[in-house]
Amino acid sequence: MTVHDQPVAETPDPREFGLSVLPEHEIPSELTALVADVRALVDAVAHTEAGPEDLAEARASVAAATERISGTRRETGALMEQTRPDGTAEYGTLTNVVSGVTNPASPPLQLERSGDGLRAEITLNGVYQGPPGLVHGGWIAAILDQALGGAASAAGMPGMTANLDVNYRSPTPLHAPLEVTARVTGTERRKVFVSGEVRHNGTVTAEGTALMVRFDASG
Ligand SMILES: CCCCCCCCCCCCCC(=O)SCCNC(=O)CCNC(=O)[C@H](O)C(C)(C)COP(=O)(O)OP(=O)(O)OC[C@H]1O[C@@H](n2cnc3c(N)ncnc32)[C@H](O)[C@@H]1OP(=O)(O)O
Repeated sequence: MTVHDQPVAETPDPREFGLSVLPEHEIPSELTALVADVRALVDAVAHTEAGPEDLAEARASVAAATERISGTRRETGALMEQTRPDGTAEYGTLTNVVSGVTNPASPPLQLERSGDGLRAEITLNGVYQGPPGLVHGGWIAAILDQALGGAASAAGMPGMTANLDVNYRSPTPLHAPLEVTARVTGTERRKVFVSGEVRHNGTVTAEGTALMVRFDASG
C-alpha cells in the first residue's frame, strides 16, 4: 500500500519509510525535565549580567553535565509514537528544532488536535527575539511551517513543505501567550494545501499558507 491509497484519517507508520520510532512512555521524565532546565539555561545565558567568576563556575558545571550525558546518543531523526484516545498511533519527530520534545533548542511547542486541525498555546521568551520585545519573523515562519506540516500529517498525509507563504499582520510579542492554529484546506493528487495563524489576544499577528507534497512511498 502506498501513502496515496490510505484513508485520510489513518496516519502512515513511519517504520514503512525506514524511520526509527520510540514509544512516548520510553522517554524518561528526567529527560523532559532536563530539556526544560536547559531551555531556562539558554535564556539565562542570553541575558546574564553575571561576573567572570560566576560565569567560569557555570561554564565548568555545564561542561561536566555535557560530559555526563554524552556517552550514548540516540539516532538523529527518530520519531516519537503517541497513542491517541481511540488507540491509534500518532507520530512526531523527537529532535525537531521547532517542536522536538527532547530538543532544548526548540521552543516549547506542543500542537494538539483541535476542531478541524491542530492548535497550540505558546509563550516565547527573549531567546526568540527579533526586533526589541518582539518575536523574530523567522521563528514565526518556522512555527507556522511546523503547524502546517503537522496538520497535513495529523490528517494522514505527511509530506515535505514545497512552498510556504507568510504574512506578518501585526507585531508578535515576546513573553505573552500566543495561539497557533492550522488545518488542511484542500488536496490535489500528492499536493496538500494548508493554512494557519498565530494570534495574540485573538488578533492575528501572522498567517501562513503552504503546499505540502505527500511522501511518495511507492518507491
Ligand atoms: C511518516 C512520517 C511522519 C512524521 C511527520 C511529523 C510531522 C512533521 C511536520 C514537519 C513540518 C516541517 C516540514 C519541513 O521542514 S520540510 C523541509 C523543507 N522542505 C524541503 O526540504 C523540500 C525540498 N523539496 C523537495 O524535496 C521536492 O521538491 C518535493 C518533495 C517538495 C516535491 O518533489 P517530488 O519529486 O516528490 O514531487 P513533484 O515534483 O512530482 O511534485 C508533485 C506536485 O507538487 C507540485 N510542486 C512541487 N513543488 C512545488 C512548488 N514549490 N510550488 C508549487 N507546486 C509544487 C508539482 O508541480 C506537482 O504538482 P502536480 O503535477 O501534481 O499538479
